[in-house]
Amino acid sequence: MGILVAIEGLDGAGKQTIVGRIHAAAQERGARTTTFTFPRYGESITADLASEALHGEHGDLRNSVYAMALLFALDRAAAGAALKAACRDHDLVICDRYVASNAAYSAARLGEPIESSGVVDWVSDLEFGRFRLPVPDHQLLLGVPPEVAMARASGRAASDADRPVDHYERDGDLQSAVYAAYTDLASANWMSSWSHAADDDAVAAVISLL
Ligand SMILES: Nc1ncnc2c1ncn2[C@@H]1O[C@H](COP(=O)(O)OP(=O)(O)OP(=O)(O)O)[C@@H](O)[C@H]1O
Ligand SMILES: Cc1cn([C@H]2C[C@H](O)[C@@H](COP(=O)(O)O)O2)c(=O)[nH]c1=O
Repeated sequence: MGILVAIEGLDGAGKQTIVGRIHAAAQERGARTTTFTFPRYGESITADLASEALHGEHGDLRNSVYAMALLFALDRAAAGAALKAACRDHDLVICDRYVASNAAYSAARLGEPIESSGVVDWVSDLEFGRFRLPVPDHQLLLGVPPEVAMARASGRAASDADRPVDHYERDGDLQSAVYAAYTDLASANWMSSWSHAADDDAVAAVISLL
């Protein structure tokens, strides 16, 4: 059974970039490695609905923290069998966002402290309990603060017309609250062990698990 690692962090932090580097470094060491990216845009109707809501469609859907979290959770639930099969067939499975994204963004949106958050418990009961998604062996918080991540997201939007900033990405207060929520999840080693690192240290932290 391979190791399941979730890479977490803010919008624009560089998760996709670091996942690519970890994937390449693991393959270089001969590890059978694969990646999943959540939300699964273009593959999952619930993921697409969530994205459309974050870009202004579907009325007041995005105002509901629980409705948005449910869409993201249903997307992951539909990928559960593939995820479990990937863990059986590989040494390392890397997820670009996973269940902790739902915990961090939902708690931040509701202003709930992580240690007493009802929505964080609801997310873990729903996704790990009811949907039986595998608990990651390790979770990495990409240590890129809100002002840097927001600048990267804006830069990407300026150069890529297909990636305009969404409702969450343009909200600086939300990004700060999400980063604080992630930091608390990592400090508490929520659901499994966490590391909090950036750049080469983030790559090394995951590769050291092999
Ligand atoms: N270490 C870095 N230094 C500077 N720019 C970076 C770095 N890593 C990524 N970027 C740039 O920042 C932007 C966002 O990176 P990336 O798409 O990897 O982030 P992400 O966390 O996956 O974003 P999202 O969650 O919004 O999909 C891209 O334009 C990317 O080229
Ligand atoms: C998977 C997932 C995502 N979110 C949030 C995080 C982002 O702001 C948006 C879209 O994700 P992307 O990586 O920028 O494409 O949705 C969330 O709240 N819960 C989740 O499970």
